[in-house]
Amino acid sequence: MRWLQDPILDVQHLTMRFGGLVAINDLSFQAGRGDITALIGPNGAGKTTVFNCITGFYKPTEGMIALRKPDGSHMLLERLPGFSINWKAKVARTFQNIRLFSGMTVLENLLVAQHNSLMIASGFTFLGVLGIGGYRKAESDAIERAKYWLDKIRLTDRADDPAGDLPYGAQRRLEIARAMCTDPLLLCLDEPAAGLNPRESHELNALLLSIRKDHATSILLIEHDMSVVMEISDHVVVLDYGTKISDGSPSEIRSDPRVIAAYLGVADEEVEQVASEIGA
Ligand SMILES: Nc1ncnc2c1ncn2[C@@H]1O[C@H](COP(=O)(O)OP(=O)(O)OP(=O)(O)O)[C@@H](O)[C@H]1O
Repeated sequence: MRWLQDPILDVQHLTMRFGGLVAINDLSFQAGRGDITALIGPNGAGKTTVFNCITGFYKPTEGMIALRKPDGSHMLLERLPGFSINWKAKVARTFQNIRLFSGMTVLENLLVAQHNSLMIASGFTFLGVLGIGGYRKAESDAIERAKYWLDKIRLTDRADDPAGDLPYGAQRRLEIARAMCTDPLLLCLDEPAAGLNPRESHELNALLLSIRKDHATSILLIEHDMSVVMEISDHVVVLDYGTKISDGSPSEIRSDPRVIAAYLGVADEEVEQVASEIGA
């Protein structure tokens, strides 16, 4: 249970209210370093709101979100300005609806993601951009990184095509590659398998498993496709009406009567009956 022994993300007592609506209610969970952690739950359970709090789009009403770095230090994400969560805390995300720069080429999408590191290398000066200091080196590193990811998502032959011309599944992979070009410690993926056919979904699983194997990036994933969740996750956290109802390995989650009841829309008092019917 890496999520308890070495959490990269530690969410404590997170609450998010919108007026009278409690979208997340006193939620605590951990995501393990090096793990693929899935956040699941019925529609409206609060999953995207959790992502929006982690990535700085919303300031939580209450609670703490700690990102633990490999050196043991931590950053409290709820205290960071949203724009610096990506480059200071090294948290990257994708969205439910694809948000590529569709008029830019595939390669440009991967290079533009590295703009921050290039500007830091330039010292934010014109002379820096002209090539004095580390900018040239940073620029060639950025191109190498883009080439690596193009190869990894098998889009090298489409590098000069507008991203908007790619098939849907390839756009999804490009979005993940673009996020990976920022070299994140934590990659948050909002429904990456939505709209994919079975072959594309299989390719996505392979990409995520290879990120886990080859990179120091932990993955937090919102996903409705249970075949993806059960096949690649190390740990699953289940939300219902903004509250955590279960937390464990995929096999523990699969047989938890509260999870089954939430998905089937069963009332609390009928949970035991459902559990006995399915033999959980
Ligand atoms: N900006 C907002 N203002 C008001 N209510 C919001 C806002 N964002 C989310 N909500 C509400 O918070 C609740 C949780 O929504 P959220 O989008 O986080 O759920 P979800 O689990 O991601 O759902 P889905 O699986 O359908 O994407 C919903 O009732 C939603 O209407």
